[in-house]
Amino acid sequence: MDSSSIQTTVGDSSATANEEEAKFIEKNLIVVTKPIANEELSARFLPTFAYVTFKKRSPGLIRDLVASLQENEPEIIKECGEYAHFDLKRTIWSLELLRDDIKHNREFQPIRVKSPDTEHWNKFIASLNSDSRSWFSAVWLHAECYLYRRIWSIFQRSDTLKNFDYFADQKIMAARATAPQMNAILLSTMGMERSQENFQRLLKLCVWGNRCDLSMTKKGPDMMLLQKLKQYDADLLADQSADVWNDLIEAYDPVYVDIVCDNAGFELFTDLLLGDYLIQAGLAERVRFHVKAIPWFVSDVTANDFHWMLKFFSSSATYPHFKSFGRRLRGYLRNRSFILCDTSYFWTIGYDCSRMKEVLPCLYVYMSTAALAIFKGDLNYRKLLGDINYNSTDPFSDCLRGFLPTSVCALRTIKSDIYCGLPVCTVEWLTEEDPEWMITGSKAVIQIAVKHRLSGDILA
Ligand SMILES: O=P(O)(O)OC[C@@]1(O)O[C@H](CO)[C@@H](O)[C@@H]1O
Repeated sequence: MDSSSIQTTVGDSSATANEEEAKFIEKNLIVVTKPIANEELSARFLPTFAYVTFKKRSPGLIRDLVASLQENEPEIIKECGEYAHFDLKRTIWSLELLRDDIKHNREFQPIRVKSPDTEHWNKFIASLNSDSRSWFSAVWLHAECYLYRRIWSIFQRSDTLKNFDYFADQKIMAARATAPQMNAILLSTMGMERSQENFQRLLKLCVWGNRCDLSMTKKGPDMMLLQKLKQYDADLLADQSADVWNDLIEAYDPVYVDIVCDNAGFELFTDLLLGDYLIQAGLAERVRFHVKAIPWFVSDVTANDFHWMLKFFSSSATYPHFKSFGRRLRGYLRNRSFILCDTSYFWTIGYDCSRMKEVLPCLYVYMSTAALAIFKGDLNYRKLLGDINYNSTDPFSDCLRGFLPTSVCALRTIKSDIYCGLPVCTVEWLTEEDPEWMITGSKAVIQIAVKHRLSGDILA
């Protein structure tokens, strides 16, 4: 177990606010210590990012979402039709009710709006123990996934807004704002030859691309990111990029590489750049991208975001190399060197990856046809680890608890307080320097759990 004392004074410093929080802590059985080793993270533990998330961040996210709906009503009506004016009123009212549910730590309600995953979600909610089925008692991963699914179901209820991506504006603005950085990196990586060194450079570019996510750090990527990769190595707390290379070049043809995407914008650009390199360098015959079926954690990639990105490049009037890059990527989709996988509800449900075999065996089997599955970002890392508070030195492969459809690689900037596979005392030393280091994205890991080719895999 590693000590991190995330500041949890979430309200203002007034005496009343502190009194109210003290009453909330007592009423909701909030524990003033951290979870013990191998216990799941949850907002029931006061000194955790989970507690800050539901006490402050999630109510703030809903408040900001309501404000953006009110501000952008004219544009939304233009996009979704006149009647959206009425649907927006009810949507905003429902979002306020959701915000109130969180603030009062109410029990999770079944999803009532019919969608392809409604039944799976309600089965998931019903499977939770009654003492772990509210915002401040549930496993953090379960509660946070439920939050974004509840938001989506509120929009699903209205005819005019059910196809509206309420995070799209932020994702598009962020992508456009990082065009200069993307262009600089595209120019510096053109025509890179096949080599271990270049592969590792692109893997590191990909992991640092994860620093930009709109639910957390609003900052954009470093303009000189590629030139500074060597400097950034000091912030890589685990670097198994050489092991990833060695595993990939041992793979049998046809080599497929799966990328379980995280954020749109700059991070998706780095994923596409890695995919382009894998194809160009003959390291893979096919790169398959897994994206989200619904708007997720503000900046996660949906299929619409993926297609928007390719169009953003291929239709660029500002950056000539964007055009050729975008055209090449579109060519990959046409000749199936790139596959944009059918969206699976697994990536937007509360189950962690160790349950995939049982709840969605077809996805597990599909991923097992890849030589390597790369999981991008912090949320996917939490999904791999099941939000379990492992000892920071526990081996990454042990923490997957049997999830190994193929070799699994994690490219994660650290934005939450779980870790594994780190050198002894790393977390303690970093926490001594900065108690909040783990929620800044300033450190990262590249880790791999190798699936030995000849090992069989019994789904049962
Ligand atoms: O997956 P990403 O984009 O790297 O990060 C997702 C995230 O922003 O959301 C959660 C906090 O709300 C954390 O898992 C993490 O900080």
